[in-house]
Amino acid sequence: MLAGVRIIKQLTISALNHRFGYQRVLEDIALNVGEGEAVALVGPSGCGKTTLLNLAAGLLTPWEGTIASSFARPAMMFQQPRLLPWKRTLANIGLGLKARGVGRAERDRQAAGLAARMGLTADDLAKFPGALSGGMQSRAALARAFAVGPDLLLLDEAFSALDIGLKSELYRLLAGERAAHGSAVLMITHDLMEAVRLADRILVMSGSPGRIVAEHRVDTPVAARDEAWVFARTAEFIRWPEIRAAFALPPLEGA
Ligand SMILES: Nc1ncnc2c1ncn2[C@@H]1O[C@H](COP(=O)(O)OP(=O)(O)OP(=O)(O)O)[C@@H](O)[C@H]1O
Repeated sequence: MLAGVRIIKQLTISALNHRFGYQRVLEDIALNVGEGEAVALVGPSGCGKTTLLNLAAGLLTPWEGTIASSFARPAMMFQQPRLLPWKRTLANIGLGLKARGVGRAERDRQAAGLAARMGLTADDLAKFPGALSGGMQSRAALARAFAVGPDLLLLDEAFSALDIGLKSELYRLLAGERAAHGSAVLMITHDLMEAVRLADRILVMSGSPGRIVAEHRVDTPVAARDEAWVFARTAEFIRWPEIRAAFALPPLEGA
């Protein structure tokens, strides 16, 4: 790199088409996620959200089109915590650090510090995942994702299965860690309210094949989005014709 020149990180997907066999799953997808930005992809079940996220993560190879990323430390979080059952919670949280060659003592120290911020006790860290509640497992999964100091976090319906109290707690933890690391987020969700709460930009997908049909920028800072604001904006959003069509909702009278 030239002295004084800083590369702006971004993920850019262009002219992307994807198929499974003869099934066209994604068509003409173009999207961009900039440094520190949170982008949500919302769309109905089966429209290709997970496929698109897996392509962005490099877990699948696109049939056509390009995916370019200059993010150096991506991390992914799924709907299921996916902790390794044979490793204690502390070791699970430190997995990404281990993969990056961080020694045992240092990764245990970092993992324990992060776990404490996530509300996990020393007792929890000594347990195998199977002995933790689902909520604790989700906290551990979030800690594992943040342990590597990700510059891009890919969230695959990461909060969908959680109760509203735990969701709101994890949203708070996510916001705190994002602020600390400046992490960008690409998240997929079918929960409009979650997208309105967390994202700077919301991309609406419709299915068969999956396409991006609308984009909505949310300018209010995340910290200023209280419950009333989120409810009101989601209610507004749900009146959009593109949203109604994507989720097969009947058109509004007079619209
Ligand atoms: N590995 C695969 N092989 C064949 N078809 C697949 C594969 N993965 C996904 N599909 C198909 O691709 C389409 C899109 O699936 P995908 O899981 O990406 O949608 P989604 O929007 O994430 O759905 P949901 O919200 O229900 O998780 C579906 O018709 C699905 O059956």
